[in-house]
Amino acid sequence: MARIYISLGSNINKHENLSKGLSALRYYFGALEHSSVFESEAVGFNGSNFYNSVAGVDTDMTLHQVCALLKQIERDHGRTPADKKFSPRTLDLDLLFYDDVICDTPAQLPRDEITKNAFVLWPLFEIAPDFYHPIAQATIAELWQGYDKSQQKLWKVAFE
Ligand SMILES: Nc1ncnc2c1ncn2[C@@H]1O[C@H](COP(=O)(O)OP(=O)(O)OP(=O)(O)O)[C@@H](O)[C@H]1O
Ligand SMILES: Nc1nc2c(c(=O)[nH]1)N=C(CO)CN2
Repeated sequence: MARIYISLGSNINKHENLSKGLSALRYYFGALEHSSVFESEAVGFNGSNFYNSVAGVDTDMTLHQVCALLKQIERDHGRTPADKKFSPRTLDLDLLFYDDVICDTPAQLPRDEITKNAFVLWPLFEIAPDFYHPIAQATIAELWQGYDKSQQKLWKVAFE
């Protein structure tokens, strides 16, 4: 059994797509924990605001299976391989951690966005404050405490 954390993001029909993304994760992985939903401005490009959340679950799937499944769910929700990195997106699912695995393929783990983006770190902190980041060698609570919160503005939204 591996503990995994997945970040969800959407800035096209963001309420509907984030909700459908959480439902799809529940369908494939079973009951999961998830953070509040946060809204923030698009980081890195000019575009509509995003909704972001982080989900955590225990799974028997291998790392390859999880990566393939996340891509399939993205495709099921209108993502196309041609979407550029900094562009609007219906649903983005990124694996943040697969236990304490450190690797570059099939996914970069732990994902480096964890320590860079408040829209990942704050929701992760909500559900996994004691999870240990094997590269930063600190817990998520320690990373969030040390994060410069003036960098990005985000706020919780009423959801469900
Ligand atoms: N931790 C990860 N989670 C998901 N995909 C990853 C990860 N690490 C590498 N990838 C790979 O990188 C490819 C590009 O993904 P990446 O997530 O960097 O770009 P993107 O989906 O366009 O933008 P975003 O940064 O919003 O996810 C993915 O298709 C996947 O194969
Ligand atoms: N606020 C916010 N900005 C972004 C996001 C995101 O999920 N939230 N994802 C991006 C592409 O990975 C680029 N910019």
